[in-house]
Amino acid sequence: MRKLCLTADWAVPGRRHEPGNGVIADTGVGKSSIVWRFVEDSFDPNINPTIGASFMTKTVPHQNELHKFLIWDTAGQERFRALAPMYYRGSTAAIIVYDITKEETFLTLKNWVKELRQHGPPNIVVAIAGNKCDLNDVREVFEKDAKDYADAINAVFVETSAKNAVNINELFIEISKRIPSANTGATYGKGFKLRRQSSEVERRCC
Ligand SMILES: Nc1nc2c(ncn2[C@@H]2O[C@H](COP(=O)(O)OP(=O)(O)OP(=O)(O)O)[C@@H](O)[C@H]2O)c(=O)[nH]1
Repeated sequence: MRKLCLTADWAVPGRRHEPGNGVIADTGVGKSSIVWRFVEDSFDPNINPTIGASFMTKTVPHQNELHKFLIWDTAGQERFRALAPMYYRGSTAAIIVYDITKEETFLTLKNWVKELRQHGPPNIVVAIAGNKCDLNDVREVFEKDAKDYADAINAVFVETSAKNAVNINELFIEISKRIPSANTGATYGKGFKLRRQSSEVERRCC
């Protein structure tokens, strides 16, 4: 199995997760909610902000294979920003999450892509998730713009809703399909292995 690192945009100072603010409201892009939806199939509208990072696993049976995902969910608060490399450096894939209702989260996502390209593992699979697509009425990022950007950098792209369970499983399946078959079953990093997904998935749009 392979280790999958989940990360997302960092805070815009003075707007959300401001260092020293202490209390963080519902302003995150939804990284933890995506992981919870995937691992536990649940959604908590009052979920607490992540402190440092949290780790979760999920094994998904598919056809004759078992796919085990090992997921680091990193904190989006600026004060934890420096920790992110610890998690993405040993990872096979990174999911970068933005909030479709906040354009600044899509802009800072591009900084994460740049950082991953510069400091991440050379063949890291990059996935972009435009979360909260249930809030289409207050959308600030067009799906086409995000898709074009993802295509340009050869990244997986889906719009998700952790709240309504839209495209969450599909996101992880698409990632596992991108893992090179040459590495299928091989040990990686700290000894994790992943058997590659091979099926087609149906994507729902928001
Ligand atoms: N409407 C809607 N709200 C969501 C969705 N996903 C998450 N939220 C809400 O957004 C807020 C932040 O969610 P989190 O999952 O904590 O975000 P995060 O990116 O992990 O935040 P940090 O842990 O601080 O980095 C919470 O109030 C969630 O309930 C979604 O798909 N739709």
